[in-house]
Amino acid sequence: MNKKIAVLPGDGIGPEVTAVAVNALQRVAEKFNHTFTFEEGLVGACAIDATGNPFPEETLHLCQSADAILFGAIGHPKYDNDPTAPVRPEQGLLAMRKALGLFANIRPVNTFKVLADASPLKREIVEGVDFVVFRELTGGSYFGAKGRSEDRNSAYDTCTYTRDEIARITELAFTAAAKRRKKVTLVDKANVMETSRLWREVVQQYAANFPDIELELMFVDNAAMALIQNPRRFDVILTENMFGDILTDEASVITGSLGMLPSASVGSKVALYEPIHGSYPQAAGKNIANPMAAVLSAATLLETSFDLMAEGQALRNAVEEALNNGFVTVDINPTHHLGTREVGEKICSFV
Ligand SMILES: NC(=O)c1ccc[n+]([C@@H]2O[C@H](COP(=O)([O-])OP(=O)(O)OC[C@H]3O[C@@H](n4cnc5c(N)ncnc54)[C@H](O)[C@@H]3O)[C@@H](O)[C@H]2O)c1
Ligand SMILES: CC(C)[C@H](C(=O)O)[C@@H](O)C(=O)O
Ligand SMILES: [Mg+2]
Repeated sequence: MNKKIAVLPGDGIGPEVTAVAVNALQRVAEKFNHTFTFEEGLVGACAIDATGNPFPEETLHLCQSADAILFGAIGHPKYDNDPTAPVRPEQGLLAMRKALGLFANIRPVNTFKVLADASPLKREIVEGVDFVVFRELTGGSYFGAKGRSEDRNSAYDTCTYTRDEIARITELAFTAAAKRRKKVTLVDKANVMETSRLWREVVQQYAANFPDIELELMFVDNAAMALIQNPRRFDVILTENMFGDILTDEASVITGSLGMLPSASVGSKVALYEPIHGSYPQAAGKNIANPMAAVLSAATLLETSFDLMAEGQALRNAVEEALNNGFVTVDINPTHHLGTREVGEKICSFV
């Protein structure tokens, strides 16, 4: 198989973890006789430095011409610490998601057996956790009207959703649930927010056509607690943009590290694969970041965009073998650990 993969390393640890994922994909290509061509593009703070634009036109064209996109992370403290900066790296990520129509961010949360003690939660709580979050990615308060009053003393971020925006991700979530344990939990704040009440209306209507799938309705504050108290109760979580963002960082604690959680951002055209973590600037250039979320995102790319199931599984098995042998970064094992590159080499050797 011949495929072109757009690689957008971004900022901070993005280039380090993405390099590991690219090496792993190259190793898979060698082993299974495929040709993957990698072409790099700029997004985030590095794109602002080079062009003034966090998501340059050239990067958009690269993404549109690719068969799949592998993304690292964006963000830099010089913007995080300056709320008045007129252009921000995160605008690049949001513009990219919007321009590519990536309306669903799929974030699986599974525990690896050997990592049960890496979580601060008790082993009996985290063992066997297996759920997936369908996070809406191009709507809500991220994209609604925002701004300041003329005197700049008040600010607003408007949360808007349309029926269509809710319906298309609902369909994906129910399709996934049908192949899993047949349960969808809609997480919202319908006791307060009108947008959440629209979500309930649309999702309940949709669910009526699928009587074999259980629909559970849960307020987000309760869900934040339930995720930690009894995460095994969840199968598919369906939720809006910001709730999904927050709940999945929380969920990463179940798996042992934020550096373990991959994701797929999908729409109707080319899909993008990204770890859920950020640019972790404190670790940039130190060869300490966990590359596994990036590698697992690459495995998802193989399976989802190229339908290469055996190849994806080979990569997943390689990650598991590295974990089982204790070849992990410091976030997983503070006493016995390897660097980002070294963990990457071990993973490649197990493919
Ligand atoms: N998708 C993205 O590109 C994305 C996602 C989240 C945050 N950000 C940006 O990243 C910057 C830093 O944000 P933050 O510190 O809140 O979030 P972060 O995800 O970068 O880091 C939070 C913490 O998670 C841990 N962590 C994250 N990735 C890890 C990895 N690969 N290996 C080991 N540990 C890891 C570290 O303890 C770190 O302090 C900000 O500019 C933010 O806007 C970008
Ligand atoms: C950096 C930020 C805009 C982004 C988000 O909130 O979507 C990040 O937290 C993520 O989870 O990908
Ligand atoms: Mg996030």
